[in-house]
Amino acid sequence: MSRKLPNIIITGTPGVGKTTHCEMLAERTGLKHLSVNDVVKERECHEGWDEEYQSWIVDEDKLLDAIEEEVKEGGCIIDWHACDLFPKSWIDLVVVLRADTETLYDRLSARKYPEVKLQENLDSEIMDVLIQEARESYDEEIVVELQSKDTDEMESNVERIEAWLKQKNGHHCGKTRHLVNFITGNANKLSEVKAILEPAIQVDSQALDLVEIQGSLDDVTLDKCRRAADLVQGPVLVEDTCLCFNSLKGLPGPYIKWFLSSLGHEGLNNLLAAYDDKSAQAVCTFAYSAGPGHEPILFQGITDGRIVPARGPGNFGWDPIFEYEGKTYAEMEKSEKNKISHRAKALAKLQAWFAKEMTS
Ligand SMILES: O=c1nc[nH]c2c1ncn2[C@H]1C[C@H](O)[C@@H](COP(=O)(O)OP(=O)(O)OP(=O)(O)O)O1
Ligand SMILES: [Mg+2]
Repeated sequence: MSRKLPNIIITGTPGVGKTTHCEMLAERTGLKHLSVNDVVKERECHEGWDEEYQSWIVDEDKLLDAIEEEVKEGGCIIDWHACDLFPKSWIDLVVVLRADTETLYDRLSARKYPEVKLQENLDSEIMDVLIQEARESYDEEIVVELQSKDTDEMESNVERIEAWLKQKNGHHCGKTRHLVNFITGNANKLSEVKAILEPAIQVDSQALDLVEIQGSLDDVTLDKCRRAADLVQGPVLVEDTCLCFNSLKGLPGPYIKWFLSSLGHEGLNNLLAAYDDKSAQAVCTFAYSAGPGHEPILFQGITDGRIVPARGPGNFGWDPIFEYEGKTYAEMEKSEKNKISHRAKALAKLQAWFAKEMTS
């Protein structure tokens, strides 16, 4: 491939925030924002105006001819609500933005979309049309799905795409981005790890139920990592999470999973009834091994908080009883938790280590 800079498609149902993302990204990276909407209008790549849909009927051949030269030079951020028309060889990363239907409804009605068009777009989002189109049209490892509900999420998405660009530029062409095989049986963990690492690091995953030994935090994780590497006969990433009550000298610690399933949120609170000090530490330890026989490397993150009676949605472990600066993890937006959590801090260390590995 002759282009020096990569090409990125930012796609998604109308209203998900493509243009805002593209503009922010273009401003920060110097890459060129290629709005297909504008190209279609200005270079007349259409077969006329559709009254019912209030939009141009795009002539795809004309469109591709119109942008071919620019895109082949590289460094384009293509902004369009379809992606399957662009040749695979042009594209290095496909970002599919997602938003929930309420958010989309609000944004599209503010744009005064005709009723048919509005409904069709909501349906398309619900049916995952664009993410499927992206996965069918490009190699799976270059397709990334990102949530785009509010400015915080947009901000963090742009940062993540920037991180991907940096590591892409940091080494010679052809070498792909890092890939980790995250071994976990916990879907919530996996979605947080993906949300924090992708697209700069691609996260694959296998669910293995690994026996966890008793011992110190580090020993549990090291042992889990060695056995996972032996089992899959390749590089692996594993993680173990502890919740340590300071009044109980660090217990339940690595045993939190069993304490939680036997005692529940209320029981965990009761354990601290005899103590004034309700403070606790959430500790996340990742271990990465390059394969069987390679000594694992540890990355640890700690967030200090307090154990409180449950508040907020209860879909992830002890999130409702762990309070940090006035809010429980469960009460926070995902993007908020992913900035300050024990897991985010551990992953920041892992990212720094991977980045150094890449350039050395
Ligand atoms: O951010 C978190 N917020 C709330 N709860 C959490 C969090 N992270 C882990 N947890 C829960 C899951 C499990 O009840 C225990 C850790 O046990 P832990 O062995 O690390 O997790 P797991 O067995 O579910 O998954 P894995 O297959 O990766 O070992 O704390
Ligand atoms: Mg486990």
